[in-house]
Amino acid sequence: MAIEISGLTKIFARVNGDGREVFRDFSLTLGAGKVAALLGPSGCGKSTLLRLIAGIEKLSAGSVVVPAKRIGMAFQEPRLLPWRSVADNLRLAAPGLSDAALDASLAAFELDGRGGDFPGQLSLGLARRVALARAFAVEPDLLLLDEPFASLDLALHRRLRALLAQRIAARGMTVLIATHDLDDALLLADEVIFLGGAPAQVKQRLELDMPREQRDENLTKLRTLAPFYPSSEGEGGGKSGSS
Ligand SMILES: Nc1ncnc2c1ncn2[C@@H]1O[C@H](COP(=O)(O)OP(=O)(O)OP(=O)(O)O)[C@@H](O)[C@H]1O
Repeated sequence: MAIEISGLTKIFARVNGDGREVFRDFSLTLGAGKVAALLGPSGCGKSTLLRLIAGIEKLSAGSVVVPAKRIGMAFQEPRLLPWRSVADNLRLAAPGLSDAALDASLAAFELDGRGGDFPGQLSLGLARRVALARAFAVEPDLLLLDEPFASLDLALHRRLRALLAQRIAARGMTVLIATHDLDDALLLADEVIFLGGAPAQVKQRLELDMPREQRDENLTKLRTLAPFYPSSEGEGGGKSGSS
């Protein structure tokens, strides 16, 4: 198993003394080498779950077992160090990176020639690509992506999603992507995990066995597998739920 969560409880303390219980006795396992998408309404706990798996958020109770030696993570905001160049942002995450590997990491996300730029000089789309290149540069066994395409225009969203699909296919690793976007999940994942409720629970797990390269042309059909979850590009569009 790449991720084994059992009996997880997570409570955020509030100033007025009571707590926000995001997870209660929550369990989930994910097999090694799988690409899973975590889908659910805003505020249901997707980012919190990724942070708990990455070990940057403390559990209130239960256990999260992650055998991965190297974890790559891209946050909702690109979170680059503003006073470091693009190349140095990658080198800080992956200190052993050779110049050739650095160039290849940048090229994989169409960032050729951008190594000397500083984050302040980048558009959001470029900054997201750098954050993704950085997450891949560590050669992770486990890649955690939190809304990797949030706030991008549709054309860029699609291009970046296609780039990500290529990179995932090129490297065998376990990937967990948190998203609100059904199409991202249907195009990228081997399995879609629908979360909902408060505290959050797994509402449904949907296995996708269609080869990834055939999914674009079959997207309308794939959307029918999750009729209860509106697609952002299909009819009924937009995010579901609220926080
Ligand atoms: N550091 C924190 N302190 C207090 N409450 C928090 C903290 N982080 C998250 N929460 C709360 O936990 C709940 C889950 O938040 P989380 O960001 O995990 O949801 P999400 O599903 O990722 O939402 P979105 O899709 O909007 O990013 C929300 O009610 C949020 O307000």
